[in-house]
Amino acid sequence: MTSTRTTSIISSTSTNDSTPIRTAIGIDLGTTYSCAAIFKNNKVKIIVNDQGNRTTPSYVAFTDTDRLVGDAAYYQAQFNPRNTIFGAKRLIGREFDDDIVQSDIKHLPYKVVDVNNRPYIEVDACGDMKKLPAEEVGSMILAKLKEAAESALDREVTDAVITVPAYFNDSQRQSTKDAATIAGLNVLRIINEPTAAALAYGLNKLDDDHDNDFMKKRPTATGLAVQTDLSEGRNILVYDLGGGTFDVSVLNIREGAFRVKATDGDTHLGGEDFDNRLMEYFARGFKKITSKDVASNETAIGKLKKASEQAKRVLSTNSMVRVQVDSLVDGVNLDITITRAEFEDLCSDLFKATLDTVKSVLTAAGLEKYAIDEIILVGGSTRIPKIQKLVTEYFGDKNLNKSINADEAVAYGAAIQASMLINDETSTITNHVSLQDVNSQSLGIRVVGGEMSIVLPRNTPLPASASKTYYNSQDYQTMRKHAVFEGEQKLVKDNHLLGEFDLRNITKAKKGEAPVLVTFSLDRNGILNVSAVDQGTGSKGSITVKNESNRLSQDQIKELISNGEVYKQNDQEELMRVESRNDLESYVYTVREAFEDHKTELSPSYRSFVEREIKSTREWIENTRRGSIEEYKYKHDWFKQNVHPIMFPYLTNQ
Ligand SMILES: Nc1ncnc2c1ncn2[C@@H]1O[C@H](COP(=O)(O)OP(=O)(O)OP(=O)(O)O)[C@@H](O)[C@H]1O
Repeated sequence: MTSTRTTSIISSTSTNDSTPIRTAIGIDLGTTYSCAAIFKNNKVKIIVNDQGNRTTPSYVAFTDTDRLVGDAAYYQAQFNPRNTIFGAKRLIGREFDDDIVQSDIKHLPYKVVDVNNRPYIEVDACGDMKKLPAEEVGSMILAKLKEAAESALDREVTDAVITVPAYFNDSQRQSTKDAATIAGLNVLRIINEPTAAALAYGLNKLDDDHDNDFMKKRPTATGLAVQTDLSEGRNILVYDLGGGTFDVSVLNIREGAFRVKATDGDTHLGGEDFDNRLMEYFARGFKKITSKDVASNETAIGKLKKASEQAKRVLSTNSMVRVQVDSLVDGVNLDITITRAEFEDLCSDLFKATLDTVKSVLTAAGLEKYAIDEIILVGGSTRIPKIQKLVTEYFGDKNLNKSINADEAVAYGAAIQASMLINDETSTITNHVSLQDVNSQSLGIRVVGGEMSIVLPRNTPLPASASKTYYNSQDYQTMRKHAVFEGEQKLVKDNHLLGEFDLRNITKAKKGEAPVLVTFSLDRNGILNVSAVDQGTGSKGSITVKNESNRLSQDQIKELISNGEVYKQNDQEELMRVESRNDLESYVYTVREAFEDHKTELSPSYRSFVEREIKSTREWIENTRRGSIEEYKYKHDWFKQNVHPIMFPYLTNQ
């Protein structure tokens, strides 16, 4: 234990730790939707998934036979609520007994269980009961985006920049990194979502100021001239309200240098909370009218969740919405109307809470609200008119910048950062851009009385290092424990423990007379090194904080990587199985078409043979729900050998 008498030195240094690598993508791993992008030739390309969509639902589902990821999982969610996982980002890096996890569990149609005080999701995976950590679910979504990028770019993609909410703590960041490792991705850097959005905004701004369509506005080399217009620097506030998290950052952009001044947020506030409020409202209304309870009925919760999200979206453009759900409970339908004003009333405390964060981030940045030149809205939930109104009014009717596509800006910025880190020669524009972020949570050690002594305050520019001198708290003690925490609370018990180490062989002296210099160094990736040196004996101790306690072990990660390989192989087999079924089906269909057109030209025996074979094969396809690749191939070959020779003259291109 150390005493609180301290002196402090804080310094920030710049490093260039990037390694040249060729292709790297940016990924916004969202609570509800995820998005991937690449920046090449000074242009951003949003990766379109296999369904042709630019964002992918962060959903994973297990059916009797398959594992589904993304759109396929999302579309079947309401019929398979127990085995459809969404919002895993809300669980990642948290402990099971975390209040937030406990309160979320009440709304989730799937089961979350306690495994060594970590929340695992229990699903029936194709007949096999499995417990999945949130990292594994995240890895499945990341692997899906990786695959989409590989098919769009026609090459293997392993390097990525992944974004996290600015207010994510160390354990949530490390767990996100683990999810990427399991997905076979090498994380070049974890960056904060609002910082990524600001990068996108800044480079977007470089192009034609008159063109307001974000996707049409590509940063160009010529656009750099406009950057010099910002030579006095502009203060930008990014208000990022997504599906599950809320972040606010204030940045200064000056001559291509992006400097984050302060950041704050809530890792548990977003669109899903508004959905939950609506769900509760509908459930109450339904119970009042029908006396039927939705609470313990997972299918009903699943249906209500989907209806609530849709209703919320409609209320962003309409003043009223009628919500109808067929057969919600015991065959009884839900039919309720809600107005925009009622919705706003249901969520007003949550909406207003976001302004408190805006105020505190401005204070931390040392800026008056009038000093903000531009307010950028990011995240799907900023489409809610009331949110826009509150923010506009707070800033004295200032216009909000909505030129950045709310759902894609974060991935866009991550792709720019990825391009910067690999020194991509095709993207000259990024050579003129630099980025300096801050640590979002204070870092310190436990001192006498269980108090937190902050060594690196939040919002310190990264990379950074800071030292403080502490003194022995007992007479003649020979060993001192150093417990490292992050968080803003006065007592360490309310903060988050990152790690501990002992310093032995310290100067034997009376209480308060043996100084020890404790140094915290934080790199751009948020990796923290803490060292302590006894000023008398020179004895040293140090740790690199990896926060192992809340993370998966290396063995668990290895096991999940090989599970991922198995899933990938199964997915490929499933694809081949579906393709072989489709091949057979379309072949039989083609033969049938030709047969219908030419059957009168066939001899009676050939006619009845071909007719019988077409009929029986079609029946077999229909009745065989899941034939094997071999079975489909066998049928195909058999048909080809026996029916094809008869039909050959009437088939074209076969
Ligand atoms: N028109 C709309 N009106 C209201 N809410 C909307 C609208 N469009 C999208 N949303 C909400 O935006 C959220 C998704 O936004 P986004 O994709 O930015 O977040 P995310 O990346 O999934 O989450 P996070 O950044 O919090 O991890 C969802 O809750 C969705 O319901």
